[in-house]
Amino acid sequence: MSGVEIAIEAEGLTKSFGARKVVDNLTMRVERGRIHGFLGPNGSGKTTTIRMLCGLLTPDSGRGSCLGYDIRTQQNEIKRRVGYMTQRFSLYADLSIRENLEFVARIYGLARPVEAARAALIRLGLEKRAEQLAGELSGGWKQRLALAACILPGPALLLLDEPTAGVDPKARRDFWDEIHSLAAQGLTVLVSTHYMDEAERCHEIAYIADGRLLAQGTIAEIVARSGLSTYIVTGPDLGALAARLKATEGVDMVAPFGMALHVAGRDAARLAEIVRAFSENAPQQWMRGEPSLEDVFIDLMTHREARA
Ligand SMILES: Nc1ncnc2c1ncn2[C@@H]1O[C@H](COP(=O)(O)OP(=O)(O)OP(=O)(O)O)[C@@H](O)[C@H]1O
Repeated sequence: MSGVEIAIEAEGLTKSFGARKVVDNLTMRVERGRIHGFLGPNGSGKTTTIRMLCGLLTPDSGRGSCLGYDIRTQQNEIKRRVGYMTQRFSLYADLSIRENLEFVARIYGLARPVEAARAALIRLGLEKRAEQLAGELSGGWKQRLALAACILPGPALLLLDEPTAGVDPKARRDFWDEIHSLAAQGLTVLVSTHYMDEAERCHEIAYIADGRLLAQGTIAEIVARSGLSTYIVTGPDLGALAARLKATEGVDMVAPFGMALHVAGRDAARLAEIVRAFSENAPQQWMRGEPSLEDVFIDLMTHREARA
């Protein structure tokens, strides 16, 4: 035994809808007990990939296994062991939290639905609100209830599709604490998100655009592999400076971050020359910096658009 258990392994997954290739030759691997983030622009194929991995959609080509089962031929085995939280809240607004969970437990055919619902209530800190109607909950509590429903049948893998979209920062943080505690108990989590702070909470991430995998690994690996040399500029007139920098060959990314501007390029020597020229007799201060994950994604996106 190598000690590493693989929860998801997929190779060359491809899926088209009509003439449009939505997932293109995607290869990925997720270890058990890991939180794997899925990032990419809207419509890049994240949901479609998640659906193929959990047996809801059959790929046109490629192969893969999820929890040791073949994603093409053993879809029922996979569905039984996966909790899938979709983008839409799909519980009953006019049932209480407790009633919703008991109902879900019965749908799954659990032997002791009332006890199972109570255990899920406790596990996600919902006991005090048990009798509250689901429709009256705030976004954060709704998501927590949806997560409780997902873990009710004891899945080995959670697929969470933008679980915190539109949820306030405190509730998002609490939700992520729950995800980490579930992962610590051995659950594998595949989660799609548009939030950079959430990406940074994942053990590994995959970035996809136009159905293609553009980057995969830990944050440190992705940042290191980007090969971006980065500077942080502060001072006056950053808007005008940004416009000039964007028009300069050798500058691959310019993005404002609060009161500063992040400027990055792949050719470190060329960028250093540009920085020298721009900083001479200029009112702004230039400092070497580390690229952030967002810098890397903005750069990946910009170059994807340039290639398209
Ligand atoms: N069943 C379907 N039939 C036709 N087109 C589809 C179907 N499902 C998804 N698509 C299209 O495939 C593309 C990828 O969609 P997908 O939902 O996988 O992207 P996504 O990365 O999850 O996007 P988002 O971040 O907006 O949720 C989109 O253009 C979408 O309109």
